[in-house]
Amino acid sequence: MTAVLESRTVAGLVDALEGPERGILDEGSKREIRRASLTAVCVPGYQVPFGSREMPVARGWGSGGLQVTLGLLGDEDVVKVIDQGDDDGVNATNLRRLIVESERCEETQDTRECSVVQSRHRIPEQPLREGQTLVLQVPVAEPLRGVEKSVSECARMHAEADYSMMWVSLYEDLVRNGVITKTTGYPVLVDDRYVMVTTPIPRWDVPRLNDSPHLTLFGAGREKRIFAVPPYTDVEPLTFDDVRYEVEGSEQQRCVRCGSSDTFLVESTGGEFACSDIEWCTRVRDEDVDARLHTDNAPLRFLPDPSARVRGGVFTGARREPEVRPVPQTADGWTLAARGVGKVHGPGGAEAVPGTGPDAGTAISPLTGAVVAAWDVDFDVALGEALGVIGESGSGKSTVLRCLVGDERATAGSMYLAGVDGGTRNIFEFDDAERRALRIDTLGLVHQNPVDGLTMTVSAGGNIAERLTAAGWRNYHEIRDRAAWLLEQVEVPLDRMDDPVQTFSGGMRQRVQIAKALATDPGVLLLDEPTTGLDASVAAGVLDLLRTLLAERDTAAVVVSHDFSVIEALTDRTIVMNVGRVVEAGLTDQLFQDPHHPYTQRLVAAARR
Ligand SMILES: Nc1ncnc2c1ncn2[C@@H]1O[C@H](COP(=O)(O)OP(=O)(O)OP(=O)(O)O)[C@@H](O)[C@H]1O
Repeated sequence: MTAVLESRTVAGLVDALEGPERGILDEGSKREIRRASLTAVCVPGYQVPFGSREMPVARGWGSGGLQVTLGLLGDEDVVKVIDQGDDDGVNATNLRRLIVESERCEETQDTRECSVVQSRHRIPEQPLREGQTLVLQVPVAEPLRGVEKSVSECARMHAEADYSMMWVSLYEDLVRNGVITKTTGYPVLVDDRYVMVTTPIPRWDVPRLNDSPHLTLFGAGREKRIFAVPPYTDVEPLTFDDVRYEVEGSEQQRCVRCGSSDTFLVESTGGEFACSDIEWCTRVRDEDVDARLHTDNAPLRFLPDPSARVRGGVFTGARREPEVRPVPQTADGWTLAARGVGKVHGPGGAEAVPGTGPDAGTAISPLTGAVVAAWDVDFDVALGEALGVIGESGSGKSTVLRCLVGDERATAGSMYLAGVDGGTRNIFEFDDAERRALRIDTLGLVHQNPVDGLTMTVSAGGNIAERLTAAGWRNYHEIRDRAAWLLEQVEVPLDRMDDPVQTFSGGMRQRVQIAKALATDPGVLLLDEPTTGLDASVAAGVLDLLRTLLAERDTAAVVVSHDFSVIEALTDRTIVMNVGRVVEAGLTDQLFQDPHHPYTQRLVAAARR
């Protein structure tokens, strides 16, 4: 940070806040851009919104980069503009003329002499130094756009550093192609915090952003975002620990014009290669370069090594059995405890409760009109125990489960997990981010409908990878080995491991969902109608599987179902819910043999039919 504050460029930005008015951007807009740029410098990689202006340039000319450059330039600045590595192309010439005429600043084509470089496709081959600023024009600023369409969900993912879907897209790419095929806009992790996109620069240039002495500012005109890599900041291309980052090129290629083998080369129509940076190429021929400095900065150690690549195709590796984590339990003998859980939909909260419940025969409050979906629900579940929650449709059982999972905020009551601060903290008081973290590490959830628990366009292995990468796994082969082991456990053939789950049958999808829920070996498993909607024979198979898995583990499980045969097959104890209340509780086999409450008797009779 000290280096950032000492950088002349950043100091220049601060001074420029007070600069005189001139040019095609009004002073208000310039101030806006300078403020956004300074914020971006303070939070590396974070996309700072700014009030973008219409620019007198055609679409695709990079109005975002242009605005940043115009907002940045002061009296002393010397600007260089490159497009496709060329200072003399039509775009570069016109943009430079626009900038110079607007800001009345000096221009140059020599990277060594400029203070600001505006560029679109390249970082100059001439290593940039302290005090220089590189402005990159950005077509699409949001790195998560390819994996998540919702803008608010992207914002949440950045806020919580939840980049598992990005990792899944890299995983799927490797499975399909054996390499990460992303060429331009490669995602990087900035300052160990935000994932950022790197604009249309080639992968060759990405390592140049890491720990660089210059400031890089990225301007996205359409999305109205500015983000920054301040001097001496860590910029790490995303890749798995056991998968090398690769740049384009090969050790054999040389520039046909200047002979360089340590520059980014593009292929000409004749099949020959030439430097894409015309300035550098010309200076090499004129012997006007510091060749040693350039070679030291060139990303040669990232050149492809086919022998070090991962293997694509059908899985042939090992099955990685998880290290079984002991399931925590309190001295009172529970792993999960729910105390007085209540949920009221509508006005009144607890005041809506009188006049509702089984005796009143309604969940609708006569006082406020609210729906009392569940009230005063109490239970605990021990290590290795499975608790059943049974009731007809509308009895409130799913509501209780949704409150435990965090999909709904409970109106009343509390929830405790032995594995979280020894069971002393009320989980209902956790914020959304903390609750989501629990769902990765501590709670495994199986929805009635696999569509709710799986990403249907992603492979079976990729769905498991999503949970594992969310839990911090970063080794491609370990993820694959673990996914293979889990899929074998749930009897999904490994030759289907890399197929999208949308091509699977209902029973297979449910098995993948179970494997995904078990991926991080959670201490608590929550199952919501796990066999409803499946054909009888398929449901029997899934039930058998769940029975075996629960018997093998110390997991504490809650199984919600309207079907006594499911509850009987899977659980040790059961609570019976009717109109939002628990009407009976006991050992499952005793309840089944000798139900006391008339409502339970009806449920048992239905199961025996
Ligand atoms: N968002 C909501 N707004 C109003 N009422 C709701 C809402 N969600 C659930 N309810 C009501 O709460 C009661 C309990 O619903 P819940 O889904 O928990 O029942 P259930 O026993 O799980 O039934 P099912 O098996 O059909 O899902 C029902 O009367 C339901 O209509």
